[in-house]
Amino acid sequence: MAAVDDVIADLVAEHGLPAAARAQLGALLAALADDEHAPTTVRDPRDAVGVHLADSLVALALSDVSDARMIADLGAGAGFPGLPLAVALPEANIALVESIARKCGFIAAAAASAGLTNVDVVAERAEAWADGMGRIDVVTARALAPLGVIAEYAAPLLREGGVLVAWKGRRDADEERIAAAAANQLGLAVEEVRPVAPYKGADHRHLHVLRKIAPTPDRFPRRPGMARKRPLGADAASSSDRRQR
Ligand SMILES: C[S@@+](CC[C@H](N)C(=O)[O-])C[C@H]1O[C@@H](n2cnc3c(N)ncnc32)[C@H](O)[C@@H]1O
Repeated sequence: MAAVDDVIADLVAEHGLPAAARAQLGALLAALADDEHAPTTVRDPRDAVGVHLADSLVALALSDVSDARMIADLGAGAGFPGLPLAVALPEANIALVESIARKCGFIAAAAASAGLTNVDVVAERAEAWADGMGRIDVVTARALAPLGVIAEYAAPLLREGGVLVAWKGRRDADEERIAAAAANQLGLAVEEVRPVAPYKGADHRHLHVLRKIAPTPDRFPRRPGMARKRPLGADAASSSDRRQR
């Protein structure tokens, strides 16, 4: 598939990836295309090269990501953005944390087919992953949850100074207000919202970067499920709404 190979070659050049990356990224696309039960609706390589590979690699423009040694990709699904980042950063260790065991099976098989040896597949909920607590340089998350909920998952896992990078679409003032209030309770601060254009047709994409600037209080992580059930910051946001009315 010449066109797809050309896009992969362009990604390798654009991001200055290691020599092995071209074949490894191709192997990730093949893993998706060859498994009709792959846990994603985007399996055709002509689409997946943008939606999964280019979109994952766009975060390499952040020096926190390109310099990271320990990355945790929460809610990894079929392995994105974690697997392409593992290809790009062979010196880093990438934990892909995914609560559904069947999806973990796919991730492990895809990683093996690409010859990746710097990947750990963690079949747990992010809130329950005790081994990761306080150890992670960069937490990544795409299409996982509202930003405030992702912040709550990420904060206890990050070392101080580490960053959460969350892939999001069009900006949403309510979501961002709730996330900022949640961040405040978690020892995180919103650092940057970076517009990105990883592939043709990827409109309104943004990377949200939140840095851990203080210890996360001991009451986190809350019990699995609580972050979604009783989101932090929702009260603060609604009382600020009331004040503005
Ligand atoms: C919509 S998928 C996104 C997958 C992938 N990140 C992507 O962008 O292609 C969200 C994934 O997060 C997983 N998930 C949801 N809550 C989770 C949690 N608390 N801990 C770990 N995984 C979770 C789900 O099982 C699902 O596979």
